Parts: sequence; structure tokens; C-alpha cells
Amino acid sequence: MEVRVKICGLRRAADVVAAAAAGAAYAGFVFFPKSPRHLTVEAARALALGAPEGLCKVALTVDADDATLDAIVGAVPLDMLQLHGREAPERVAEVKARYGLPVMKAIGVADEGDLAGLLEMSLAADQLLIDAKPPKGAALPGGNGLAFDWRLLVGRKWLRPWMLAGGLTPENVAQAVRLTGARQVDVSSGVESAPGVKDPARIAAFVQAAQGVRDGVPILR
Ligand SMILES: O=C(O)c1ccccc1NCC(=O)[C@H](O)[C@H](O)COP(=O)(O)O
Repeated sequence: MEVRVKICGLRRAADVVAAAAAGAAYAGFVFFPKSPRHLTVEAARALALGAPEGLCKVALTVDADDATLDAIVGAVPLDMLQLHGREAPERVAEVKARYGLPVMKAIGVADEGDLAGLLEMSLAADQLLIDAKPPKGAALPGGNGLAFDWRLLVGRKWLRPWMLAGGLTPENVAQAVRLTGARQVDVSSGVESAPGVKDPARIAAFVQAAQGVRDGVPILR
């Protein structure tokens, strides 16, 4: 089975097209004003309307209230919501019911203890994004280019589809997939030339590297 790739933090139409052309399955749009990847609703709408068919368009928010989500969902044609803050399972369920869109909930991981709530969150969310926990005092809850100890995921049983994120790059994604068995991966800073600036060549290299592993074995092309 092919590894599905999400390219997060896209800001230019050409990068959305590059992601789809490279074989990415998901395009992530960040709504978080402190992020170099932040989009206005109008900019996200234009990107989403121009996105190639079949690309799953994901809006990423952080502890957003209903008014913020109403504005995003009302204007941007989306396929999924990614909740990247401290949303509790009850809020995840509420968002899912209110908008009728699949919800992916991010879980920040630094140690085994951070995985304790996985089952409860799996019951509320459609998918999980297992990401590195940001360092204390970090300005961004994600997109920090930091990895966590992937060995924490080895042998784990999953109730829902999940995505591995955090510090992935074209250089390390194959190893991460082999070790964790992830069938989906997410990247942001690992395919950038500067914060918020995606590099189409790195996007292509990332997708190729992620998909160059099947059943834990590298594929020789
Ligand atoms: O990317 C951001 O700027 C961002 C801002 C606020 C909340 C979450 C954010 N990103 C979440 C993602 O899904 C990233 O792709 C994920 O954290 C991996 O990022 P990276 O380690 O840079 O590949």
C-alpha cells in the first residue's frame, strides 16, 4: 500500500500544484496568525479553488472558536479539518458534528505519557496526527521541524488512520516509515527553503522518498 503524504503550510498556487503533481494526497492550509504559513480566509479560498481535483484540502486551526471555524468553512472548499491545539475529545466531536467534515486531531508527543489519551481521542476523531510536541515557550504548536523518538510508536495498535509528523525530511522519511509502519506522513518545514517558503524540488523528493518504502522494505526503482 502506498504511503499517503500531506504537505502542510502551502501558501502559493504553484506549490499546491507541485504537491499534487508529486503525488501528495493532502494539502494543508494553516490558519494561525503567528505562523509564517498563515493564510487569510480569502487567500485560502483562492488556493483551494485552484487545487487539482482529488487533493484532500485540510484546514489547520489552533483552539479556534465557532466563529473562526464558521468563517473558514463557509468560504473555503475543504475536505478535512485539522485541530492542532489543546482541543479535548468533546470539542473534537462538537466540531465534527457542526461542520460534517472529517476531523484530524494532532497529538504532540515527547514521551510515552503523551500517548496515554490516544484511545479516547481515537473515539472522537476520524484521524490522528502524531506530531512532535513543541518545546516549552515555542511560538508555534507545530511546524517546528522537530522530530520525536519514533520508537515510541513501534508495535502500537491503532483504532483510526494516523499520520506521522514532526521533523520529517526527504532524507529521513523512509527510515521513519520503515520504523513506525506509518501509512501516512506529514511535512512542513522539511520541504521549505525558508520559513513559510516551500521548495517544489524538496516536495517531489519527499513524496518519492516516502513512497519508496513498501511493507517496511525500500523499493529500488
Ligand atoms: O506549520 C505551522 O506553521 C503550524 C502552525 C500552528 C500549528 C500547527 C502548524 N503546523 C502543523 C503541521 O501539520 C505540520 O506539518 C507538522 O507540525 C510538522 O511540521 P514540521 O516538523 O515542520 O514538518
